[in-house]
Amino acid sequence: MPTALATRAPSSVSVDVDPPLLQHYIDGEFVATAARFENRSPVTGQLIAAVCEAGPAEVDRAVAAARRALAGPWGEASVEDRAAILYRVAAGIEARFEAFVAAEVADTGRPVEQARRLDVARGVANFRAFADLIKTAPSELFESRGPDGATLLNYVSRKPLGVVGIISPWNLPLLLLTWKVAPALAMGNCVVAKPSEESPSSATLLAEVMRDAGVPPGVFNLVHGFGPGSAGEALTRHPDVAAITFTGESRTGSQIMKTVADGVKEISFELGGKNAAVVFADADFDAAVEGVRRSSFTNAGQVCLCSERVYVERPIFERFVAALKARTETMRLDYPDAPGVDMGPVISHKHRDKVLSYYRLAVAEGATVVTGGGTPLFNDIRDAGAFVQPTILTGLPDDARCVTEEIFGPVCHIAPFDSEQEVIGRVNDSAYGLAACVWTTDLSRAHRVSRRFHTGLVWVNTWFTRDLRTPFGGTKLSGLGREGGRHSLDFYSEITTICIRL
Ligand SMILES: NC(=O)c1ccc[n+]([C@@H]2O[C@H](COP(=O)([O-])OP(=O)(O)OC[C@H]3O[C@@H](n4cnc5c(N)ncnc54)[C@H](O)[C@@H]3O)[C@@H](O)[C@H]2O)c1
Ligand SMILES: O=C/C=C/C=C(\O)C(=O)O
Repeated sequence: MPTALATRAPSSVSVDVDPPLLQHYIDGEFVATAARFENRSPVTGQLIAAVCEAGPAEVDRAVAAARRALAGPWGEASVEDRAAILYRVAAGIEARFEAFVAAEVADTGRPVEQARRLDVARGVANFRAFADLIKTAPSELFESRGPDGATLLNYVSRKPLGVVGIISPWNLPLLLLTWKVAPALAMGNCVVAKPSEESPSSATLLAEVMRDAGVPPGVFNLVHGFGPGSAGEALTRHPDVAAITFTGESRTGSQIMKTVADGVKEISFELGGKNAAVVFADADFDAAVEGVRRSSFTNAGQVCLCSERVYVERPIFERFVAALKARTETMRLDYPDAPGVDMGPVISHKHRDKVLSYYRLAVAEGATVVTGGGTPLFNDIRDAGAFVQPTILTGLPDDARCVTEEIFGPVCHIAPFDSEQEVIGRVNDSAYGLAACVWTTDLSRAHRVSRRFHTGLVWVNTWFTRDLRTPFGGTKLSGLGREGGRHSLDFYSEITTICIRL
C-alpha cells in the first residue's frame, strides 16, 4: 500500500524532539524560538513537524545580519564570485534532490513525479539561470556630444538594492522561493525570506544548502511564520528592508502595498489570476483536451496559471465537454508515491473547505456539474486529508462568482463562444490579467488573439512551458512588474546613470 512519504529530517531539524522542529536561519545559524505552529500532512492530516514562529525581534535580527553582510565581503563580491556561489547552491540542491522532493511532497501531498520534474528541478534551474545571466548581461553606454562639442560618455552602473524581503506562497514552495532568492542574490543583495506557513520544509532545507555552499552568514536569512501580526507583516514594516518581492493573493498584495507605502519601498508582486483557456474549432482536438486537463487540474488546480475559465468554439463545444469529462474521470487521486497518481490533495482542510464552498456556490448559481463537485471517498486515512474531486462546470453566466473569482482548486467552467471578437472580449472582461492559453492550428489567429489579451502571459498550443530569460508577471489584480531575465536584474538592482565629459 503506497504511503505518504515522510520527510527525511534535514540536519537543521531538531529530531531529538517529537515532532521534529523546523527552525529559522539567521546570520548563518539555525535558531529556535518558543513560539511555534503545526505543519500537517494534507494527505492524512498527520503532524509532520512543529515550526518555529518568528516575530518582530527575529525579523530585526535577520535584517541586521543582512545589513552587516552587505557591509562585508559580500558587498564587494564580483559578478564571478556571486555566480560561483549560485552555481554551488544549484549543485547543493541537486546533491540533496530527493530530500527536497520528500520535503515538498510532505508539505503539499503532490505527486512525487511532479515534485521531481517541476518543483525541485526548477529550484536548481532558477539558481543556474541567474548565475548565467549576470555573467552575460550587457551594460548600457551611450556616447554623445555636449553643447560645447565635448564627447560625453553616459553609462549605467548597477548596485544592489540592499536588504530584500521575500514572501512566498505554498503552492509551488521551492520553485517560487528560489525564483526570487536567486536573482536577489545574483544582484548582490542580502535577503530575509518568509515562506508560507503551509510549506516550511523545503525552505528550511534550502537554508542548509546555502550554509554548506559557503553563502556568507547574513546573506540568506529565513524566518518562519504567518502574515498579519507575524513575521510577514514585520518584514514588510521593517525600515531597513529596501524592497519587498511578494507572491500570493491579490488582496494580500494590496495589504502589503499599504504597509510599505510610507517607506516607499520597491515592490514586485506576482498575484492571483482567473485565467482563460480558449479552444477554437480548428484546434488539434486531442491535444486541446489534454492541454486543458493539464492547465485546469495540475497541482490540484493550485497554480496561479491554471485555467479556471475555458471557452470552446460552439461547433465542438458538446464534444469537447464530453471528452474532457471522460479524460478527467480517469484521473487517479492518491498518495504522492502511488503508481500513476495524477493528483493529490489541496494544501489544507481550510483551503479544501474554500474550494468546496465554491462547488456549492456554483450549483446555487445554476451551474451544471459535469463531473466532480465534491470529495472522493477512500475509506482509509486519506479521508482525513484534504482531497477534492477535479470538477467541470458549465451553464454559468460570465458574471457568476465562480467565473469571476479565483478559486485556486481543481475546477474549470466551460462556456461556448461564436466568434474571435466575442471570445477576446470575454477573456479580457476580468479583474485579473495573468495568463491565457489558446488552442488553434491557425497561427495567424494565434498571433492575432494573443496580442489582444490583457494578460502578462499567453501560451499557444502548450501551457506552463518556461524560458527563464523572458518577463513573467501579470497586469490588473494579477501583479505589479515583471521578473525573469533582465527584468529581474532591473528590479533587484539600484541603477545610477553616470555621465563623463572626456
Ligand atoms: N502570480 C504568480 O506568479 C503567483 C504564483 C503563485 C501563487 N500565486 C497566488 O498566490 C495565492 C495562493 O498563495 P497563498 O494562499 O499562500 O497566498 P497568501 O497571500 O495567503 O500568502 C502568501 C504569503 O504571504 C504571507 N502573508 C499573508 N498576509 C500577509 C501580510 N499581511 N503581510 C505580509 N505577508 C503576508 C503568507 O504568510 C504567505 O507566506 C493565489 O492567489 C495564487 O494565485 C500567484
Ligand atoms: O503558481 C504560479 C506559478 C508561477 C510560476 C513561476 O513564477 C515560474 O514559472 O517562474
